[in-house]
Amino acid sequence: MKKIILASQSPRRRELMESVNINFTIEVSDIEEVIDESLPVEQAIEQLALQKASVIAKQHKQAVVIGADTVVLYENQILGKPKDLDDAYRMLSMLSGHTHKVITGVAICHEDNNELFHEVTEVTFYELSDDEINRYITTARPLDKAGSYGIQGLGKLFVKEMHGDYCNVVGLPIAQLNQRLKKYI
Ligand SMILES: Cc1cn([C@H]2C[C@H](O)[C@@H](COP(=O)(O)OP(=O)(O)OP(=O)(O)O)O2)c(=O)[nH]c1=O
Repeated sequence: MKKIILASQSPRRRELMESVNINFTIEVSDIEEVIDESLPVEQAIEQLALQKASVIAKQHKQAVVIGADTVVLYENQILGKPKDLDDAYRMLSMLSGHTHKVITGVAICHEDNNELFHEVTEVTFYELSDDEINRYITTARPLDKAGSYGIQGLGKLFVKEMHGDYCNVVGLPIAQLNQRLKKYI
């Protein structure tokens, strides 16, 4: 059985992996997350996931290393984590009453092979009032989340409809990842 390393500081990714009984350890790679805007968005996100995983993979040659990156895509605008609460307000106002995509790119690095993939989930928000948005950004924790909301917390109240994998919105498409991990174990 190969050693699996999750190259992530995200508590959500850790919880998702633990919840399906994958045995793994965590090593955080502190890369600067810069999206390559010359690439199609799915590919750019996969590349970020690869950067996160490959730093750790170089230090652990035998291990299977997983990196991931999640963004929200709304009308060709890529929304990562907000800079501050004003930015969070701006993002949530933009998403209010509309449908956006949540894309998670994942990289699996093993020996000299890199497997890259992504998953897309479509989320439609109810119309949100200014009050609702303000209450959310002051009581929930929007700053460490792509698009400024967490579907696993109070952000679930915004969701009118969702198509696709819920876990992907939380930060890791765990079912697809599990399928792909089978060949390494
Ligand atoms: C949309 C959405 C995102 N998120 C989170 C998942 C990710 O942790 C975060 C997006 O930031 P990422 O840059 O993908 O990940 P991270 O910085 O938290 O962790 P690392 O780079 O070390 O792996 O947003 C939620 O928790 N719930 C949601 O509903």
